[in-house]
Amino acid sequence: MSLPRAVKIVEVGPRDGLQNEKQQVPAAVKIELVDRLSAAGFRNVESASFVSPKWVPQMADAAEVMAGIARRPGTIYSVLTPNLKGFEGALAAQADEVVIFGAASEAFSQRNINCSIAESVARFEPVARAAKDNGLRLRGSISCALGCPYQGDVPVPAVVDVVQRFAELGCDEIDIADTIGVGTPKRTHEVFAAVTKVFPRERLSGHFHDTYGQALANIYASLLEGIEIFHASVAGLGGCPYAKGATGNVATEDVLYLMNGLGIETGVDLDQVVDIGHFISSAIGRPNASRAGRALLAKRNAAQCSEASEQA
Ligand SMILES: CC(C)(COP(=O)([O-])OP(=O)([O-])OC[C@H]1O[C@@H](n2cnc3c(N)ncnc32)[C@H](O)[C@@H]1OP(=O)([O-])[O-])[C@@H](O)C(=O)NCCC(=O)NCCSC(=O)C[C@@](C)(O)CC(=O)[O-]
Repeated sequence: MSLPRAVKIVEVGPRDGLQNEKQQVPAAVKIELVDRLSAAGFRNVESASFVSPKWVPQMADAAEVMAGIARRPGTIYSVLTPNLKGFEGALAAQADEVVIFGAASEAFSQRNINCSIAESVARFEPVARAAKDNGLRLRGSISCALGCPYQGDVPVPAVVDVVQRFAELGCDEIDIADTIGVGTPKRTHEVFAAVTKVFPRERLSGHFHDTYGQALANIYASLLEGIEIFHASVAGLGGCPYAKGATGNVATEDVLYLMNGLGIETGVDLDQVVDIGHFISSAIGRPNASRAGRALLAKRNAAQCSEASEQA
């Protein structure tokens, strides 16, 4: 299959990237992050989670963040909603898209949302109905689609099964998530080859964490399967609270550099994203995990130094 002409990058840094930070990140920083990302051209920014603050304290200010952002027409602001209580919060906060999140692994489902896969689907049913009734987009995210921190291998049919259940709930988009970044291009190919038989490939996305350094290779393997939606986190922020040792999502800057090199349009300005990566890494006191981001910042600094020395 030939490579797509354009892809959609869903920026998940404000949610997936920050949810695991131990120190509370001020709502003002989260708001500035979301606004700078939408200004850089992202058409979809995953901005917050309406989950139990006992489970994920970092997302407790979801309503404040959603109330503070400057909405750009055409930008989809997504939030996570594990149940109807979360949905009500999302609706009040005027989210454009709600995300139900399950897993292809029973063990991870229990640790992450405290119920079995079957129970989670039953819990998502009223959320899905409410999303449709209120005209909101519905996305389904499937964790551990390429491997699980608790049970290890996750058979491909288990992923297909959850995709089918999410399709029946009416999901507009479904994310195939490599929560702990263990997947390789071979498994990525096997999973997408199977799930595209039961759900339209143009509505499937790849959500890759980069723990084992395979994320860009997995994105390339997904492109070859005709996948056109990818999730990424600016500066590679993140890690999963229920997957010890897992690193953040693939860095957005790295994905943009790859897409630019392949001549695939994203509609996003890489230079602006490099600045945003620097801003958020400095704001939370973490090293910038984007290799492209660090390289481009170093190149800029070197150019500024030589300009300054020429002027001196
Ligand atoms: C699903 C539950 C709520 C079940 O948690 P539970 O304890 O089984 O639920 P509960 O209904 O018994 O509620 C317990 C308490 O939470 C409250 N509560 C209940 N729901 C909400 C809500 N929506 N918003 C605010 N509060 C809520 C509820 O009111 C109650 O409060 P209390 O009476 O004790 O004071 C919990 O397990 C939870 O919130 N889990 C969230 C886990 C999470 O956010 N994980 C990270 C996101 S998933 C992810 O990162 C993976 C992804 C998407 O990126 C893809 C990938 O890479 O794999």
